[in-house]
Amino acid sequence: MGEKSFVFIGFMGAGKTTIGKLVAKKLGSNFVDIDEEIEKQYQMPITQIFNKIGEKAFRDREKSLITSLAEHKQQILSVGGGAFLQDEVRNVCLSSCIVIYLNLSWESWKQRLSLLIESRPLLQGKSLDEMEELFNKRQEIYNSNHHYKIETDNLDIEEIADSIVEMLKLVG
Ligand SMILES: Nc1ncnc2c1ncn2[C@@H]1O[C@H](COP(=O)(O)OP(=O)(O)OP(=O)(O)O)[C@@H](O)[C@H]1O
Ligand SMILES: O=C(O)C1=C[C@@H](O)[C@@H](O)[C@H](O)C1
Ligand SMILES: [Mg+2]
Repeated sequence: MGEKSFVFIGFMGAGKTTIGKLVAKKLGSNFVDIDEEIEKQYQMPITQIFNKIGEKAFRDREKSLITSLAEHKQQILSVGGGAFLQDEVRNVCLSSCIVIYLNLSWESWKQRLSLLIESRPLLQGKSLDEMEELFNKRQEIYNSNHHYKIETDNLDIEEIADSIVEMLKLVG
């Protein structure tokens, strides 16, 4: 396997944290989830960070963590669903790492909503139509800024992680 780190991107709930962790375990690599790191630093869940400190502070912390970690070698990073909205984050990840986009269809994502709503502040207070609009808007960013795209519909977590590990072995 090459030296570069791998970065998982995709919409909220696509499985970046779950699959990133499992891929790291299978490869014996170090794993960092940027949302979890920020929660540890602030000692509070993301919803509370957004409410008490604000999204801007969260985004600044997200950017500085990712830009400082992206150049480290041979680790797996899962970034938050909004991280690639920031130019500097996209640029450093695309130039220093291998970026893997986890995609799922809107229909599949809707089935997962109940697992997400409580812990994702950007979904709270939105109608399903507004969520779909955000989903479609974000797809454009992920679609234009990745090295590999993985379609996850109808696959379980083990199947997705195994296919990624196989792919990474092939591409080095
Ligand atoms: N392929 C899958 N099949 C079924 N459930 C899944 C799959 N992938 C993830 N999940 C479930 O969906 C939920 C969200 O997954 P996860 O937290 O990994 O998403 P995420 O991409 O990290 O989201 P966020 O951007 O908000 O951090 C979890 O409960 C996880 O178990
Ligand atoms: O898509 C987003 O903007 C977000 C996704 C989550 O991973 C968290 O980073 C936070 O809830 C914001
Ligand atoms: Mg996550």
